[in-house]
Amino acid sequence: MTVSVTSNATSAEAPISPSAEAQGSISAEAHSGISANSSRSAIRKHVRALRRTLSGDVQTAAAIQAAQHLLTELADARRVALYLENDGEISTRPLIEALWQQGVEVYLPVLHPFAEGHLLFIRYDKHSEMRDNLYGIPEPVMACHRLCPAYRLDAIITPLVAFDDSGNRLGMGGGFYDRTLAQLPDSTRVIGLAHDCQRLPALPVEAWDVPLTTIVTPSRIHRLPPRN
Ligand SMILES: Nc1nc2c(c(=O)[nH]1)N(C=O)[C@@H](CNc1ccc(C(=O)N[C@@H](CCC(=O)O)C(=O)O)cc1)CN2
Ligand SMILES: Nc1ncnc2c1ncn2[C@@H]1O[C@H](COP(=O)(O)OP(=O)(O)OP(=O)(O)O)[C@@H](O)[C@H]1O
Repeated sequence: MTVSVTSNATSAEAPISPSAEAQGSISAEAHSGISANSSRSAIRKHVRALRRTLSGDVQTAAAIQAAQHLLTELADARRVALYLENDGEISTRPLIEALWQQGVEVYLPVLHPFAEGHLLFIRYDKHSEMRDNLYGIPEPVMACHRLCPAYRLDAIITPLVAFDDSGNRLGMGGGFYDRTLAQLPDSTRVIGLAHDCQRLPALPVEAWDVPLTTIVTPSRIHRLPPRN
């Protein structure tokens, strides 16, 4: 089956501009004042503000380009965890639609009701009842029969605030994905998803950070060697 990724906002053949702007990439000056010596909170504030400035057209093109990369990466996956965009993140909507068309099971993160700082993954389809979590992000209403333990997922696409040239990942600060990734078997592929402007040369790293070996941005797929 051939599945194409298109934009709902425009015509079926939405033009994808290869320009730097359409890729959400930016000049080096946009990150001036930020380095591996900056605090994690300063980096979060800076990159979150930057990605929120991306226009609707740039966001639409970014989501389509990222979905095209991810569909090739996820060719054999049957159960995939994604996220619903928040705070200027790349939208996963075109990817979710394409995966649904292919019959792939899509899961979304839900904040664990008792185990603070942990995530559950609940199956998401077009009939899912949704409720905002405490951060205002929509999540499927908890239902035990729709739960998938993280180790049974074929792939987890992680949101992130910033990544660096070594594959280090900085998130929103809750440690939710760090805790999830720390327990995964090798059979679960982990792929970061971000705008090009979320890439920095180097990030400050903590002992609990789990580095990524694949990060998809609209412009390309970044591959890093695994660390042992
Ligand atoms: N789209 C998306 N969904 C996701 C995540 C994510 O990064 N992106 N998460 C990834 O972990 C989890 C939610 N983690 C989050 C952690 C902090 C904030 C946040 O906005 N914090 C506020 C302060 C909130 C408060 O304490 O009241 C802030 O930093 O401004 C949002 C989500 C699960 N779902
Ligand atoms: N594997 C873990 N076990 C226990 N605590 C952890 C683990 N990973 C992270 N934490 C805790 O979570 C808190 C937030 O971590 P950090 O700032 O790295 O989150 P983040 O990577 O920005 O967020 P996220 O992983 O949700 O995207 C830290 O206080 C850290 O001690």
